[in-house]
Amino acid sequence: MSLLSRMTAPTARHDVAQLVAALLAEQPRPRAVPTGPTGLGTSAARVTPRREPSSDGVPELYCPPALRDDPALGREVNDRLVDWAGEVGIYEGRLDHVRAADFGRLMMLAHPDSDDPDRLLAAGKCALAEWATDDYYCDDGADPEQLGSHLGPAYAAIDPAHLPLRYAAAWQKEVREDPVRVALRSALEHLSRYAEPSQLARLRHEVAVLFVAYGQEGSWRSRGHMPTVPEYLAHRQINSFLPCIALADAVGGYALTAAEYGDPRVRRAVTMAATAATLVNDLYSMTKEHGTSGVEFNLPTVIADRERCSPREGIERSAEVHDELVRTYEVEAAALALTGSPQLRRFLAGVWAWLGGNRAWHSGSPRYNSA
Ligand SMILES: CC(C)=CCC/C(C)=C(\C)COP(=O)(O)OP(=O)(O)O
Repeated sequence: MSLLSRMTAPTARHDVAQLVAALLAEQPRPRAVPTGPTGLGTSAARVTPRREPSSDGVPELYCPPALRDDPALGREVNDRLVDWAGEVGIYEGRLDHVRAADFGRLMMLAHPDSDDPDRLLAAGKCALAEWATDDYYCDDGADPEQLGSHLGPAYAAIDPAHLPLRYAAAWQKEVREDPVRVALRSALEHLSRYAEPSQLARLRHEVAVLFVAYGQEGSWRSRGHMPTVPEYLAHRQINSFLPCIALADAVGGYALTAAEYGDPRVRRAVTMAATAATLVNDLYSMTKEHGTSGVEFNLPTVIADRERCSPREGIERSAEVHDELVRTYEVEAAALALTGSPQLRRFLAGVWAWLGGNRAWHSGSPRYNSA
């Protein structure tokens, strides 16, 4: 059986990933990740074996580096993003923290195949609005009892509720009364300048899933429930950066078809990458979450609790989980790139680039590194 016919096999699993790895080792090896037409290469994507933890206590992770660093572009996106946050009213009184967190830099690092500040800004608005949903409705201090009541209207802000005429104006007024809803709606409006309807539908789907996960976390929080490790990992796939990663093509100025995005093999690879990116958040945000009241949800804490190990061991095991996900993505994305469209190749490269930019941002952002 040829390599190509094996590549069209049904949904990949771990054993298939191993088979692909073995096959690729025998073949002239394709690039570790597919290269986009803008020259995103893998030469910069060298990964290094695990080393001693850095000063922030996060172990060396198997992850590409950021594929570009353009501080001026990041600053421009960040300045415009903070202005927008002020306009829509999110993080009132806390905009200095938002500026310092530097989400504009995250967009610049994570989307190296676009140097258009307005496209990066559109993606940044979506990310910040999704973050605000979490910060306002879910995180420390929020009332879990109100979570569902908040998330329904928040979703309706991005997938408009079409009410009978006599109620429509009143509903619009209600949407405008909550800054998170205003932010979500405004962000989607901006993105629609660049995204095709299918890409917007994709984003709405990913955000709906994210909100389901917010509800799940709220349920854990209100019951004081510590999830099992698999339960937590399945949760982190849906409470993840996938809504951000899903914009790789819209930001890059091309469109992956719904059929390829929805291909179970693509879905598997991309969701594993999204989980890995979010575990990076877990590792870097532990310190920030440590001061919060109630149950802490991050993989090291869950592992330490459920597997009865030390906090340091929880961190090490989390890093291993992260690395396995990234390695699996790397192998499966390389295989998928052999048979997919040029858009899929570029998208998979974009996801890889997102991983590198995400890690670089987390390691430097004051959101996770303040004294
Ligand atoms: C930008 C985006 C899609 C965010 C949604 C999910 C989310 C808030 C994270 C993946 C970050 O997780 P966490 O709740 O731990 O966030 P912080 O550590 O508070 O930044």
